[in-house]
Amino acid sequence: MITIRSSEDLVSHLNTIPRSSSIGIVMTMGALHDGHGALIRQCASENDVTLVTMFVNPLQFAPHEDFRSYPRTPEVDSQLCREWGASILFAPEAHDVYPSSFDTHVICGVGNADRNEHSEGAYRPTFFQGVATVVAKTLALTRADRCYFGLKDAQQCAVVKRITEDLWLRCEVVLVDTQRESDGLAMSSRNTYLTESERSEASVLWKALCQGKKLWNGGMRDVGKLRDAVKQDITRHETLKLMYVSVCDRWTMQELHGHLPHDRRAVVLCVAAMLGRARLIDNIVLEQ
Ligand SMILES: Nc1ncnc2c1ncn2[C@@H]1O[C@H](COP(=O)(O)OP(=O)(O)OP(=O)(O)O)[C@@H](O)[C@H]1O
Ligand SMILES: CC(C)(CO)[C@@H](O)C(=O)[O-]
Ligand code: BAL
Repeated sequence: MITIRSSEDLVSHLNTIPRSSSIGIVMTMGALHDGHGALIRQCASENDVTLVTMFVNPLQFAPHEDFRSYPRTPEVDSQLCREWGASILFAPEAHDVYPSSFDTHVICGVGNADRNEHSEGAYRPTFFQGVATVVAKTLALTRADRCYFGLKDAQQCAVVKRITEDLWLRCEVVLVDTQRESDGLAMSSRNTYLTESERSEASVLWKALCQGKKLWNGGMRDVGKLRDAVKQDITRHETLKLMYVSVCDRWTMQELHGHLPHDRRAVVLCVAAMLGRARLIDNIVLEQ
């Protein structure tokens, strides 16, 4: 595995790779865990070259968020990337990604808070714009054939799929199942913020989502009732501060209302809550 720290060096290196080789990319913010491992391993098994990026993207953090304290473990990450089969680790500096002349932002309607008040966009005002911008410019630079994203960030997946199509980025988006701890908690770099007692409560979100799916499978199509049932399961636990429960279209992120027809497809149930210092998100697909 080669580690590259500048966009210029990355382009020079990519130019040495034969055109017939397929390039897969996994974008991360570092502090790697087995969730990232699943993406990198799958990428390595499906492509000739596996490029992992590691960059805590300032553009997607609002001023009140945890950009400064976000966990950074570069040495361990580098070792893990090697073990999981990465060929290139690209860890650029912020001034390379966003030089002082930088003046272009990608705004995707899917992530628009007006479309869904129960979404990441509504709670994290700069999040989707920051993600869309860094993903678009990274795909433009690397010209990867496939990019791998985790379904834990379901709304991010919807935005990435939309921008790759709309901007003709010519990259296949591969979505990978959420990797979980044994009690169901979705793996996340921010789980390291949890204290021991918070950690023992953290699987409540996944349990509430499973309960929601059970109701859906049992025929419940009244979205208001479904949302309320999931809300109740979470708010019974006082340590969890619920931010939203959303039942929305998987790909447009439009919030759904009323009574859904039984043949309604592409429905996802998403939740977000604070637990101590950690902002946890999770989701379950109700209908593919
Ligand atoms: N548990 C998981 N299972 C599968 N993919 C995951 C998981 N956690 C993160 N990913 C994916 O890894 C990629 C990089 O995510 P990122 O570096 O933000 O990690 P993270 O654990 O989601 O961090 P955090 O949630 O604390 O921001 C994204 O595509 C994300 O969806
Ligand atoms: C896709 C991403 C690497 C963009 O900064 C980030 O949002 C993440 O880690 O999911
Ligand atoms: N996992 C998505 C990146 C973020 O929370 O900023």
